[in-house]
Amino acid sequence: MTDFSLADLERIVDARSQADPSASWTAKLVAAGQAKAAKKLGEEAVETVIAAIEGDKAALTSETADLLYHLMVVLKIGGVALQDVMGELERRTSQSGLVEKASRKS
Ligand SMILES: N=c1c2ncn([C@@H]3O[C@H](COP(=O)(O)OP(=O)(O)OP(=O)(O)O)[C@@H](O)[C@H]3O)c2ncn1[C@@H]1O[C@H](COP(=O)(O)O)[C@@H](O)[C@H]1O
Repeated sequence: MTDFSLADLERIVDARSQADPSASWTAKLVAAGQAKAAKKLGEEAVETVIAAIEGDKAALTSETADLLYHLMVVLKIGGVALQDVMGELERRTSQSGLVEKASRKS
């Protein structure tokens, strides 16, 4: 078990985004801009999908960590706070995903 949370990772990404890009992957990505960061996010998503399909639990764990880290960087560059994403997820708990999906069609 670990107490480490996405909120902790968000704070690290926020702090490291100010670092020297030669000493920080986070700062390097932020300096490169959203297009580059989002492309890395997409690559990590594909690698996660491959690990899931192959049923490789170790790879799925590792690729999901890469994916979540790069998602936090994209949120940082996009100016979206994790708190807002959690608020949206909490709002959705009031109904089932199937009910919400059906409401989109009308
Ligand atoms: N969780 C992560 C994390 N996960 C993955 N990565 C990096 O993400 C990069 C992506 O891996 P790739 O193999 O796709 O990279 P690459 O092939 O070199 O990429 P290209 O240059 O080819 O595009 C690697 O450099 C990984 O080290 C991370 N880098 C940082 N963090 C967290 O951010 C903190 C601060 O890191 P720095 O910003 O580097 O100080 C770290 O202590 C961690 O807590």
